[in-house]
Amino acid sequence: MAPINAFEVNGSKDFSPAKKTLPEVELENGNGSSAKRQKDKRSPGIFFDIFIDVTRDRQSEKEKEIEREKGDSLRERGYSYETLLETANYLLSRTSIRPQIGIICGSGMGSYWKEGSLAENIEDAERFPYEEIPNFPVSTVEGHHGQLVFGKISGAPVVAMQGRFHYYEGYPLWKCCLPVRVMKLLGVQTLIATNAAGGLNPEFRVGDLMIVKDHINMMGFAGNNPLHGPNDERFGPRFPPMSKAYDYEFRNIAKEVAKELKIDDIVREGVYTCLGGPNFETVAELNMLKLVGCDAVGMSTVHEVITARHCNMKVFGMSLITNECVVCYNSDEANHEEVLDVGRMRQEVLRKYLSTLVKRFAQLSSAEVQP
Ligand SMILES: O=P(O)(O)O[C@H]1O[C@H](CO)[C@@H](O)[C@H]1O
Ligand SMILES: Nc1nc2[nH]cnc2c(=O)[nH]1
Repeated sequence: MAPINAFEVNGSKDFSPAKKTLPEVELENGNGSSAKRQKDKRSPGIFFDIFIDVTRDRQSEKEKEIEREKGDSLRERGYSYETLLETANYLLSRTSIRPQIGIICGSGMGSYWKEGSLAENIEDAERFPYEEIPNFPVSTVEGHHGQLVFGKISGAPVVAMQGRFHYYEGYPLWKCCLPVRVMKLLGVQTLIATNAAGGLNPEFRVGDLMIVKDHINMMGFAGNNPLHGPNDERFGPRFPPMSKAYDYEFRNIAKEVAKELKIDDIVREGVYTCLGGPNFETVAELNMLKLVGCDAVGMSTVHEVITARHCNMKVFGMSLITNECVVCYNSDEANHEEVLDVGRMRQEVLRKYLSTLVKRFAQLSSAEVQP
């Protein structure tokens, strides 16, 4: 019996492997159109063609992947300088105010309560709801107004955020801080970031005001940082220092003004920390925060301050202690209503205090630019 040749098919010898009839297959070509090919064509280049088609398929998959990654990176890493410039120019073309100081109104400091709050007492106010501002996120926390207010406080041109963005709302940190970069592009040199916070320091009482001396970036320990991702030098350096985050001179002025207004018995100074929220802390967590040196805990501010310092803004931070973080299991639980109530009760004091601070900070800045 003759030896069977490796290429013998159906009894006939043929050294062309293309002899065997294969079922029709449909291939996507590089442009996405469909091309039917018969595999029994005797073209010696058929495998090469298939190879080219498969390579093209892979290339187009790769291109799609690159496009997808570009989209993801925009979502994850933030808007470009040019995009935020567009937002700033939109606002500048609709208001004649050129703000020098930016204010973020924390819970109970203009975010929730209409009459009497700082943001509701801005002179010559021009209001821009977040929904109308290009590229701006929208406030989702119940009670937040969600608008930018341009105007004057004690004669100084300001822009105030009446409602901020929190990580627990589902926004990445860079998006929570997007308004800070927009403020910078509007010409703002000083940021006043206020918040409602739970008091960890046993000497603090509900209703006290805490000048923020420093912060502990708890979320940053896990790598979550508003500056994560590619760095645009037009905003600031890749590795910004944070050891002088809260301006020393501003803090001293705040202590002086507290004395002048005779509220120094309720004005404290301390270290703030931000957790992701939205739940309030467990007793064990609060004990740990106390142990590492935190005086007050909230769910905001830290990432805003990091963003502001990155683009060389001077920062003043203020916490309203809205609840006592009692570190035992049989005490009352923290709740948002209590936070709002204390904000409402303190709004008059806050308005007076912050208005005076705006005036003094603005005077200091003008003195600094004098030759
Ligand atoms: O930090 P602000 O926005 O002032 O508010 C604080 O109070 C709310 C909880 O009651 C949280 O949003 C927390 O961050
Ligand atoms: N995380 C946190 N945020 C707050 N905001 C107001 N009070 C508190 C608090 O006790 N904990």
